[in-house]
Amino acid sequence: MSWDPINVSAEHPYPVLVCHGNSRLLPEFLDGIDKVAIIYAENLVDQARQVAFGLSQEVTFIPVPGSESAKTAATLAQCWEGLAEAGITRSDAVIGLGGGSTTDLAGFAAATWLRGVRYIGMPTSLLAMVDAAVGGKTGINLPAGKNLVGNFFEPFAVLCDLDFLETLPSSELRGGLAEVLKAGFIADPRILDEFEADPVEALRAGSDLQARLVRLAVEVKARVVSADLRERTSQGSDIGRELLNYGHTLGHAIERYERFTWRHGEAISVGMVFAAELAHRQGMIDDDLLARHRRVLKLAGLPISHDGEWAGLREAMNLDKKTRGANLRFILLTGLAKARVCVDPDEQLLADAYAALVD
Ligand SMILES: NC(=O)c1ccc[n+]([C@@H]2O[C@H](COP(=O)([O-])OP(=O)(O)OC[C@H]3O[C@@H](n4cnc5c(N)ncnc54)[C@H](O)[C@@H]3O)[C@@H](O)[C@H]2O)c1
Ligand SMILES: O=C(O)C(=O)C[C@@H](O)[C@H](O)[C@H](O)COP(=O)(O)O
Ligand SMILES: [Zn+2]
Repeated sequence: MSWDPINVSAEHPYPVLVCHGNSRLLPEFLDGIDKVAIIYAENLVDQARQVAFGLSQEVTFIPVPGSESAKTAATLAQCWEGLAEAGITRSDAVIGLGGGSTTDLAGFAAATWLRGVRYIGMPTSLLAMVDAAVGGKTGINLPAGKNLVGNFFEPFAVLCDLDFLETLPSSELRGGLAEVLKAGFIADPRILDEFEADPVEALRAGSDLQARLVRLAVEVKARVVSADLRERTSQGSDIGRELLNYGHTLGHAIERYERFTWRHGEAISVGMVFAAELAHRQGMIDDDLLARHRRVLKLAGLPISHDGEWAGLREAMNLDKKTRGANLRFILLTGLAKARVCVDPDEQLLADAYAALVD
């Protein structure tokens, strides 16, 4: 296990620490800070107390619902009220402690409070460690769609304490694996090889293999966002941060279609199979890579099919953030760890690719 930080070198460079027990290092990132507000998932009260223990600063706890339902304007307003009551000023800090829903919300609260105060991400789910808490995308949902309101706001530091994963339910761990495996398909095939070699060990909390996969996935995310923090519009195979959106065009539409009752990772799993179908049908990837998507995601216990009303899903995709005007954009593979942007694919191709997902 390595204590070496993974550095994100975007506008304001910051370290991401990935190892067991690093939440104990929190005081090092609070030098010169007077007060701390911990916005935490309400089911993680023990973890919030543990994090606050030993801090020399005055601490205010702000509990929020511990799931996707927290990513609303109403909960964001409650966070602002909490920060006001605590008297958080520009010499203070906000900590986001929880899964990706909590870190997305807490990061946005920190970004908008006084136009931005120091923010430290303390992800507790696999998904938040490998993806949500790294890279500075923050935000909330609207009934109209996922993450429609938000901004890019870089944390001061991210502490991925692998000890937190010990209490994470296995269903949530599987959701996080979807983003880990995404990193394997788009950038680092070692992730897929090592996962396939021992999926049981990869799912076992505390295993060395799990720690290694987290590290490899964070390295992918850090590399991509360091090169393109603000998600420029990619062209062809010249791809920036949009690469990380692999599987998300349909994935986000499924989340909205299912009224946010599906885990993010589950929806992205289906979205990646859809993207692989789209690529395969255009001759961009071979049979093996298409089959590998289904095999690997199934091994992780993730869904690979969806049976919805196509017109509704198609409509939901229009509000994807990659859309430009009426042009839908998909990140598609042209091989393992090779991708390009596909703009406005044929409508029949889209419908056929979706039909291939129905069991
Ligand atoms: N900002 C980004 O770049 C980015 C990237 C990927 C995903 N996301 C967002 O992340 C969210 C999904 O995150 P998630 O999968 O972590 O779900 P989540 O935050 O909804 O958490 C799922 C459940 O696990 C619980 N939990 C978290 N850590 C735990 C622990 N250590 N022990 C016990 N329970 C724990 C949570 O309280 C919650 O009940 C989505 O909203 C997605 O859009 C954002
Ligand atoms: O960090 C990114 O960029 C990503 O696209 C990572 C995704 O896994 C993540 O779900 C992100 O929140 C999606 O961003 P959005 O801009 O499509 O809402
Ligand atoms: Zn995602």
